Amino acid sequence: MYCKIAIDGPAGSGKTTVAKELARRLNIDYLDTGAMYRIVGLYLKESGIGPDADEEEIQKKLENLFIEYKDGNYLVNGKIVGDEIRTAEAGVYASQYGANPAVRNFLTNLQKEICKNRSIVAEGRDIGTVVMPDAQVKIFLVASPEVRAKRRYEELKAKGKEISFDILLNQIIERDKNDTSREIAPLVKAPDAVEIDTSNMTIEEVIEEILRIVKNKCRVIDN
Ligand SMILES: Nc1ncnc2c1ncn2[C@@H]1O[C@H](COP(=O)(O)OP(=O)(O)OP(=O)(O)O)[C@@H](O)[C@H]1O
Ligand SMILES: Nc1ccn([C@@H]2O[C@H](COP(=O)(O)O)[C@@H](O)[C@H]2O)c(=O)n1
Repeated sequence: MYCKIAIDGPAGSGKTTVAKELARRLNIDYLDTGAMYRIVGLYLKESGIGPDADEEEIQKKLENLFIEYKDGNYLVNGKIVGDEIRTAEAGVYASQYGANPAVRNFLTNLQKEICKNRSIVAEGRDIGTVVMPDAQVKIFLVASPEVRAKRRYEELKAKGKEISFDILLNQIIERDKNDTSREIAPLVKAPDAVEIDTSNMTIEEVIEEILRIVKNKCRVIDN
């Protein structure tokens, strides 16, 4: 019996940090679907195709895009991608192109394929609702926009990327609006998801809380 864990939530709520550590402790696979939307957003932007382009045009362009996940790295057409997908701009492109049905169709099919027949922690915006609706554990992480912007600010600063807090806050609010208001696969808490407000919780407290839920729902060993 596989253990499928879906972690959804807005930008900066802690999904990637928590999901990676959970996968490590439970010794199961991990999937960062945001990275895939960032890859596609950058790829289409650099191809000169806009987020509102015809689905057929986008579909045709995506036929030449091969995304793999190997040993903790994403490869695009055989080449490892690095921090270029982690910029604030890449997050904005991901959100803009992520509203296009052709992009969602392409990535959802790929994500469903990856999540099939294995225990996995997958994180994103629509894991519990679309990608893994049968997940035994569904977590919806939230935090105030200010807290999430502050976290992103500290994260980028630690990487030597100075960007104003106000710009980050506006980008987060814009992305939240985009992600929650789009017609296809919006960011929304699945009815059977557990909501955790991480605003005043440490990373360890969030992980412990989720592990308690996982142990109730899945037969897993916590390393
Ligand atoms: N509970 C927490 N307390 C303090 N800092 C946190 C907490 N959770 C995450 N962080 C920090 O906030 C930053 C963003 O976290 P993370 O990338 O996991 O968020 P996310 O939800 O995956 O964001 P995105 O959807 O944009 O990828 C990271 O630097 C992380 O270390
Ligand atoms: N399942 C998903 C995951 C992500 N997105 C879009 O990508 C943007 C970037 O995601 P991060 O987790 O890396 O911040 C995000 O804002 C979404 O617009 C998505 O639509 N579905």
